[in-house]
Amino acid sequence: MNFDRSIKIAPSILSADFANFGQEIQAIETQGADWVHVDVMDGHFVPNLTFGPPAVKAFRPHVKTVMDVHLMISPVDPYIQAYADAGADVLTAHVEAGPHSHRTLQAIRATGMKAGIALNPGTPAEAVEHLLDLTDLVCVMTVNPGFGGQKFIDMTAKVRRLRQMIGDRPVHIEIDGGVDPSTAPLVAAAGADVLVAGSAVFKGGSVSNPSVYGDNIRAVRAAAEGVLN
Ligand SMILES: O=C(CO)[C@@H](O)[C@H](O)COP(=O)(O)O
Ligand SMILES: [Fe+2]
Repeated sequence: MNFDRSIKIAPSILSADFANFGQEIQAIETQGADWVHVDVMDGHFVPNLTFGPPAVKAFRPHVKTVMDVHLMISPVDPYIQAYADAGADVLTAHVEAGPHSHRTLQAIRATGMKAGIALNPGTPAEAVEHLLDLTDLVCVMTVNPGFGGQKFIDMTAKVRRLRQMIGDRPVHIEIDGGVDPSTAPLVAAAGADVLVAGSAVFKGGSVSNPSVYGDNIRAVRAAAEGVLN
């Protein structure tokens, strides 16, 4: 996985058909997804429950691009090796998930995975300033985590501030929550390069009508790229 600042669309399979993940992953990748975003929720850090390591391991052979695993769990450290063994490429923990994010990022990188740090809407950019040398990706939440299909919360100023702090480090800025063709230009212009989109990609499509996923992915990508030079 080489560093690349171009716009990448990462559909969240939280909005996929839960009875059919293999085909759903294949459909979004065939239709132009750059990464596949997997939302892990524990019913404790967030008020919802989704997947654990065995499910992530089952997704692995279907993902030909990048498996981007977003952990909305606390604690994180006891589970890092399990997600490495399950085949995650990028593992992102929340800075709010515990007092030792520095140690968590070191532990993620020690497994060979890329390390991400996520910030809730109420958390300032400065919370990750001293973690940037240990981080491959900063995930700016534009909804309060826990559910797909929520309304975008404007975090544009935070994204600009982070891009400034990151400087010339090879660190992605990912946006997660409420990304669609109307909100993607705001965050792309502010310096984000990975756009997670769940409902905006899956709406109206299915594995038997996958071209809708392609149309939806192209619409988000075109809107984001439209504001870059
Ligand atoms: O992490 C989360 C929610 O907690 C996200 O990844 C959502 O799954 C994105 O869904 P949409 O807001 O795009 O529908
Ligand atoms: Fe997510």
